[in-house]
Amino acid sequence: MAFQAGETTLNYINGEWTSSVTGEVDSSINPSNKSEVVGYIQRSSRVDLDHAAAAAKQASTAWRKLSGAARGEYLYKIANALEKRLDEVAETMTREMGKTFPEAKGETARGIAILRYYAGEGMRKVGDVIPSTDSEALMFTTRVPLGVVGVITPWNFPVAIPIWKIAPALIYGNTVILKPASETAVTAAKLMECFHEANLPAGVINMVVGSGSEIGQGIIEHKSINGITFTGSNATGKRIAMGAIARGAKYQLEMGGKNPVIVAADADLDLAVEATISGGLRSTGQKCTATSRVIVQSAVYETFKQKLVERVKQLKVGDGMDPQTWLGPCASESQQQTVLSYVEKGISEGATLLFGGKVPDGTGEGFYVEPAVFDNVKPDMTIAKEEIFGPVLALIKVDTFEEALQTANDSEFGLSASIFTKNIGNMLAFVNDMEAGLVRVNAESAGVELQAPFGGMKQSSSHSREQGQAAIEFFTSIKTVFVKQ
Ligand SMILES: NC(=O)C1=CN([C@@H]2O[C@H](COP(=O)(O)OP(=O)(O)OC[C@H]3O[C@@H](n4cnc5c(N)ncnc54)[C@H](OP(=O)(O)O)[C@@H]3O)[C@@H](O)[C@H]2O)C=CC1
Ligand SMILES: O=C(O)CCC(=O)C(=O)O
Repeated sequence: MAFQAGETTLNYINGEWTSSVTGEVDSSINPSNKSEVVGYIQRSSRVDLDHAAAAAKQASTAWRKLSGAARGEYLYKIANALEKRLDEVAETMTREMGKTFPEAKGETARGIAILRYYAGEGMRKVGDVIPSTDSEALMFTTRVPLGVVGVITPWNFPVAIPIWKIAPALIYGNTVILKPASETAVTAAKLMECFHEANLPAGVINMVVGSGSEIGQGIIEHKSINGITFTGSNATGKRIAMGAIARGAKYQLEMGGKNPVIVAADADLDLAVEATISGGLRSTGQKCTATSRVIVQSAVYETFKQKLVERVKQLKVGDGMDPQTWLGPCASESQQQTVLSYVEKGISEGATLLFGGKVPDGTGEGFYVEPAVFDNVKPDMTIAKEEIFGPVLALIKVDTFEEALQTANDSEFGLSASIFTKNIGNMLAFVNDMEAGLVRVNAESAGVELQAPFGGMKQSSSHSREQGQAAIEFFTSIKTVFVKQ
């Protein structure tokens, strides 16, 4: 089926496509061309959420009693359904949030791989036998699902992030209510169609579309929802943590980053330039793992800077569906305005704008910003401290490797970090001392592998990890069993 502009998408509750009880819809627009309505989305209320929560709770008993292998079979079916619709889902994503079509296809393929990975997880061990001090007893651990899990997701990875939360939630026996970002709710509906095609038992997966303050907040407060997993801003993450603690629900948060790349004096500069561009500017810088602080040793600073700016000047900004485009628009007008205001702030605090940072000429209908490179950035400037979530690179000059590492760690965030060096001592010091959940040597800061744990230190996460086998820690509770005849 091809992408169709302007269709109305519905909630998915108890195995059925359902209009909100409010009877109201919002439009979701194309950030490359704001006059194109990608689709109409439900403006749901707490009553819709109550229906979804009741369905998820009702479905939970039978779902948890299925074998892991049987639950895995459903995940394989969802993966196959998504594979059949890969182009349609990816095109919807590009039109709805702006990332280029090849990136959207890559993300959708990643979603399929995640589903298949977790399908296999249904056959793997969930516990350990632990020797009891009583020689006649058997003591072991097993794991039980949380029950109903609320999944609150952002717009920057509208397929991969919902899947990397929903797939482990389901395989470990939970039922799910997804509240997707409003910005990308049409793409989420396309994803839900694949779940529907896989014929999951009614109520196992539900989607309620609506605002963060109504449906998101409703999930935080809902007594039937036992766990909440979230990716998004720090402000919303903290609100979720406080709400969940208040009613004893389990929560998991993946939030912002201010990710550094260190370019050491002995780095392969061409490699470092390409990785800085890819890590910092792909998806228009809208990744929590995006490179935003570029910390360069003075010995190679001028050469690196020149090479970087030359390459950034070549990047073509445009509609993500145009094969010539390297960099799509910001996902929304408010993201575009945020990026422009950070550029202004950088200039007013004394950094030098070497290139970009403006709305390109002739792009009035889209939320475009030229990729920006700042020189003379000091670590205490706002553009070196706050997450911008846009195509802005801040160059910071340091003399020594030790100063580079200290500067890299001078952040309230600690999600990902990368280094370019050939010196094994520098590599090991970086691996040991860098305060980040993901450290990458001679590779860009973005690019998470689905089979490995992912999460941040400091204010970047709730100190938990998602993806890979680490996901079991959030989506289950350990039960210690002692058996004696
Ligand atoms: N770590 C990451 O990957 C991401 C980080 N961000 C950061 O956050 C900034 C702002 O982006 P924004 O989209 O506003 O991020 P939000 O944190 O507001 O949105 C993320 C999700 O939370 C929902 N939400 C919003 N308010 C509440 C609430 N009160 N209770 C529960 N859920 C809520 C949103 O719903 P709705 O869409 O309906 O508002 C969305 O589904 C970005 O500029 C970026 O810095 C943003 C996205 C991803
Ligand atoms: O770098 C990646 O692949 C993942 C990024 C991510 O998790 C995010 O932006 O939310």
